[in-house]
Amino acid sequence: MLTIEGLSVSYGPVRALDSVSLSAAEGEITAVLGANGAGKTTLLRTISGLVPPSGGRISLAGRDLRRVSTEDLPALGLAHVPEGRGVLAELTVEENLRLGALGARGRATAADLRRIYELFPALADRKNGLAHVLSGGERQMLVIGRALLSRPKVLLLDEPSLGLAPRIVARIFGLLRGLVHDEGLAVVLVEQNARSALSIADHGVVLNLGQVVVRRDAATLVADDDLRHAYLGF
Ligand SMILES: Nc1ncnc2c1ncn2[C@@H]1O[C@H](COP(=O)(O)OP(=O)(O)OP(=O)(O)O)[C@@H](O)[C@H]1O
Repeated sequence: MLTIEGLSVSYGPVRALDSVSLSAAEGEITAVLGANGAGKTTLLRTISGLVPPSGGRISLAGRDLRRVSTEDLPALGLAHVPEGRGVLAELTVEENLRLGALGARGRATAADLRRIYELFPALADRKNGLAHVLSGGERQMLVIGRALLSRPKVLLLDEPSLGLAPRIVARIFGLLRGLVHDEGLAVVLVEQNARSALSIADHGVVLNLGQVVVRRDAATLVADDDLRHAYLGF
């Protein structure tokens, strides 16, 4: 579904990505792991057209994304949930959710919203409340729910577990796994929390200083003590 070949990005003299290749297939989660500064966020921002690459190809269902502007990406089926769980604090939960449909499909229908509330009942309970009162976990559900309202084929998630209690991470990741399975979504999951990410991922890719240093299916990566200790810190 999403294919990246030989992608390179520099910020002035800093080479943030160096000929990175990876793919995300329908119904699968590809975890992109690595330490601070490895290039994970840059990878997602480049896929979304927010950072210009110096070389390489990015294609979505065979279409060259370098020729598509960022604002047209939702309509092509790409949704990006950046790090930081940004919500519009003075809008209600439901108003925030509705924004997710706008760029891609126009207005959200009642059925669209019902689907998100079934997935995240905590949001249904608070749909008319202002978003700024939500807990960190509820905010993460809101930004994922908002992205899902565009009915993406490919979902890019940047550090969704950051700062959340393990119990909440497990709940959100469990929901994500179910969603990918049921709806055939392709997910690129950027995480420093390698253990949690690999518990739901199909594939693991480790970046180090902008280069892919390991690429394995997730179960193999978890089972390999040497790789785990060397690159993943658990
Ligand atoms: N806007 C920028 N200008 C200059 N250098 C940048 C910029 N953004 C990132 N970098 C540098 O590019 C490299 C990759 O950064 P990036 O944020 O992509 O890594 P990361 O793996 O997402 O790290 P983290 O987990 O800390 O967010 C780092 O050396 C970083 O300092």
